[in-house]
Amino acid sequence: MKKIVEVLPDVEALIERARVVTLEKINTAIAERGVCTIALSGGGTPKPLYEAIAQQKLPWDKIHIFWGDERYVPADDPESNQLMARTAWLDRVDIPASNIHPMPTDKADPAVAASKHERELQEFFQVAPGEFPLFDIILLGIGDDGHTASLFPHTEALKVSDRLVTVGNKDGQPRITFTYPLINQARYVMFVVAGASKKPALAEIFAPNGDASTYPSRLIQPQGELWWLLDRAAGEDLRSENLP
Ligand SMILES: O=C1O[C@H](COP(=O)(O)O)[C@@H](O)[C@H](O)[C@H]1O
Repeated sequence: MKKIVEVLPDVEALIERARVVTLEKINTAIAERGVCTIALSGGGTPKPLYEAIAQQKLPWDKIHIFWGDERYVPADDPESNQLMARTAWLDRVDIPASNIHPMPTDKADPAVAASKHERELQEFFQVAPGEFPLFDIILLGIGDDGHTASLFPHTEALKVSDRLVTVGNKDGQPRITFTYPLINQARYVMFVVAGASKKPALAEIFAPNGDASTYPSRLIQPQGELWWLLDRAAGEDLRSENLP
């Protein structure tokens, strides 16, 4: 694994750097394999990144969009990660509808939805049950509690290593989430993190030794490149001994 950590002066610089790196990785994937598979994060931090990417001229028919996690709400709910990405990015560009692969949230049982999405991934990537596909890019954020995707501290989802997609648990509410082994197969994993509220969790995530059940972002150790892009408010304490 190659790990790159950059601390940018402010949120604007963070988003600009994330835009540049994401575009570079999209273009590399398309040049090398003719297609780019990218999984998006949710929450508030990536919204300006998605708005910036929507301004680019890209071969949209060669880009396939997935999500690394989803809140278990209807697709038009303000909490939906899909809705945020559609509003900020996907509804603004000429991407074929068949290139957008949201996580289903319409089943009575979230476990059924997770299995359905897993089958969609297996069919799309042409992998057999038990095999893990390689995403080109997986974008991630972290929560103040150290979670990433919907891998929350001390939840069952952290123990799932034989599935692609599982059910997460945020304070008793179900989520759908990529498992950590699926994320770790990716060619490029990029965390984009802003704000002083993330500082305590980052200190634990970057500590040489620590507990991944308490800080699940520690589980993310991809076979490809691991990027951490941080604004100064989040990353200022990581500038010295913690950086690679
Ligand atoms: O709930 C979630 O939170 C994290 C972090 O979100 P942020 O608003 O603090 O940036 C996000 O990465 C994840 O996809 C989302 O579902």
